[in-house]
Amino acid sequence: MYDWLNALPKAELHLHLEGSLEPELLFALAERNKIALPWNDVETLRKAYAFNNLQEFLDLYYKGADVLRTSQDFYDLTWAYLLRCKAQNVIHTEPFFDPQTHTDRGVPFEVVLNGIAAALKDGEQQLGITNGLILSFLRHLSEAEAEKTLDQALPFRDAFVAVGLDSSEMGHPPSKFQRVFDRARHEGFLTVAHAGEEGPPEYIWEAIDLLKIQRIDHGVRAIEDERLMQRIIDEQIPLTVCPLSNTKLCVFDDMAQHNILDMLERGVKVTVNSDDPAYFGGYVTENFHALYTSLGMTQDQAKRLAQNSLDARLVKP
Ligand SMILES: Nc1ncnc2[nH]cnc12
Ligand SMILES: [Zn+2]
Repeated sequence: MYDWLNALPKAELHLHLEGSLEPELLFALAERNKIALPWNDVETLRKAYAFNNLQEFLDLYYKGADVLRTSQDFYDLTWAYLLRCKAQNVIHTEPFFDPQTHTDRGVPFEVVLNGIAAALKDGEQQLGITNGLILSFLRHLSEAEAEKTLDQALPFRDAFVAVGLDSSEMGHPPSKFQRVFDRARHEGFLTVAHAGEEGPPEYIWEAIDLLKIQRIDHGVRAIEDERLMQRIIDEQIPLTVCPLSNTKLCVFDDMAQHNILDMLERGVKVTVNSDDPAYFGGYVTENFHALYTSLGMTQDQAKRLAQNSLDARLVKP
């Protein structure tokens, strides 16, 4: 089944480039940039990848991102991810990057963007993988800081298709970012937002009604609110679900409890994605495969999930 799932043509719509930083590359970049790491070796670092919640993961994720300093580093990170896409027949990807994770430690916006954009262009030309880059605001920071990030992005507007919202969800509702999302839309960007990963269904309502999103990232807690379920089914609002992430971050205790196939059968436009594959134990195919081994996903269901990912692209072919 693994090989069959791997061969299925699919799109990845929820992937943080910083979360695709494998420990081996992290150590190589630390050496290249002469950065001392708090872990002795790759194995020790990998052992630290045990999380009780989103915040514990984010604390390590931001630490890991500190080895990314030059455009070449961002190129290498993005290229390594695109090679994984090629190996798993991901024919289109819409990755996130978090500019504030880098600008706040002194790496200029254009250094980050130039490396990522160059790799995405090579990925399209050399690997045939199409893409749409999403600039994500960190929601634990202020809206004023997100406004500043949007200002930095405007001179490079052609490099992005959308803005997004990620990082610590609880206590940072979408409504906190209504004005900056309004401005981003007026500037011609589409919008997406993480909502209902750890946060309540109310945050999903806000993402839809206030941020006017095209897709919900995660959204698994929608199932707690029947009226919300009807809305996302009626309007076919896609959810970019990340099964391995959800179990690693204890959103579900066990993959056998995951609700993605229940949502699929109720008519929700759910898709399968890897979120932060270097930290959560696998790329897209591993996520599909986990649904097969733990939930008994059929080939027909896998085909519908893959088709949903192609249908839910922001960048149409
Ligand atoms: N799963 C996730 N949720 C929120 N912010 C993130 N940043 C990287 N991965 C994330
Ligand atoms: Zn995410």
